[in-house]
Amino acid sequence: MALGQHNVGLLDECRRRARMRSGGEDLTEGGVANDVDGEGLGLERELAETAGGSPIESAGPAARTRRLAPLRDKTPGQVRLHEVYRSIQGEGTWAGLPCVFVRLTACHLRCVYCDTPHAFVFREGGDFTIEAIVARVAELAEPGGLVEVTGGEPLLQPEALPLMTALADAGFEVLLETSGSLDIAPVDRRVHIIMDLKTPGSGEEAANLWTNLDHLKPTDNLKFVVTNRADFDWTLEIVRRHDLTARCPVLVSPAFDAVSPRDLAEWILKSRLPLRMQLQLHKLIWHPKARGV
Ligand SMILES: Nc1nc2[nH]cc(C(=O)O)c2c(=O)[nH]1
Ligand code: SF4
Ligand SMILES: [Mg+2]
Repeated sequence: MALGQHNVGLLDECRRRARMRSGGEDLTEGGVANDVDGEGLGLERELAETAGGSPIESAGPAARTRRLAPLRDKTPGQVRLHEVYRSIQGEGTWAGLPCVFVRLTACHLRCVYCDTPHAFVFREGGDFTIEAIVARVAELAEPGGLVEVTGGEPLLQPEALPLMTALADAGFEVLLETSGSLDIAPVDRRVHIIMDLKTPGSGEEAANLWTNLDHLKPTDNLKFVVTNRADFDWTLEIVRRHDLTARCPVLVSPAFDAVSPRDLAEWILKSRLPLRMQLQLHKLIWHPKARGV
């Protein structure tokens, strides 16, 4: 589908809002910004009240409907996009490399430590064709560079699959950040899947789709975010039970400000398992609540 006037307008609107958030710098042009005292915190408060704060299993049908509402009336065949920007990859075995982030709108989960609640609502961005997104990524990324499709939960939108295939066809190294609660089997095998296993402390353990473990490739990453010692013990139990370190790199990170990096480092050393500790690099480089980084 060609890039229509509608999409151009939305892209401009996306840029205008990004400029407003960043005090003049255009995030969609690959800039970075801090939004630590503006809309972000107010939005987080509002979301805590309106978006449903309980796990999906215990969330009633009304909360589920509300969480998927941001995808209502999406243009079929297009991707509802929250933002596109270039930054330093902060997570996974690609951490440290320049990367273009393609963030999709909406998530059906509510992890207690979620750092992207702004993607829970459809208030920024718009619906874009796959061609328009690939063209935008090509403007921002190096040829053959890293592109991460993230969210929210990207796999809520069926168009995320052809989007990733189109990005891989265009020669990019494609990463997918996913919650692990939706089927990863149909994801293009050229894509590196960075999949969470939700710990009990996340509040979303019941959402884990365990059959996903059988679809992980050695080129993927499995990620645990631990909120306390009990989460770490749970992680060890799951890693051992499923022999996960034999499947792909297993990353363990502290929920920001909940577990100290030093404690986690000591726990990993004592475990004698080849777990890869990770700190979210972008939260160390920029303010932990900065957006567009
Ligand atoms: N720099 C940076 N690295 C990231 N890695 C995963 C991210 C995500 O939000 O999924 C992310 C992000 O938001 N920023
Ligand atoms: S799955 Fe990711 S985007 Fe969704 S609530 Fe959890 S941390 Fe946030
Ligand atoms: Mg993030």
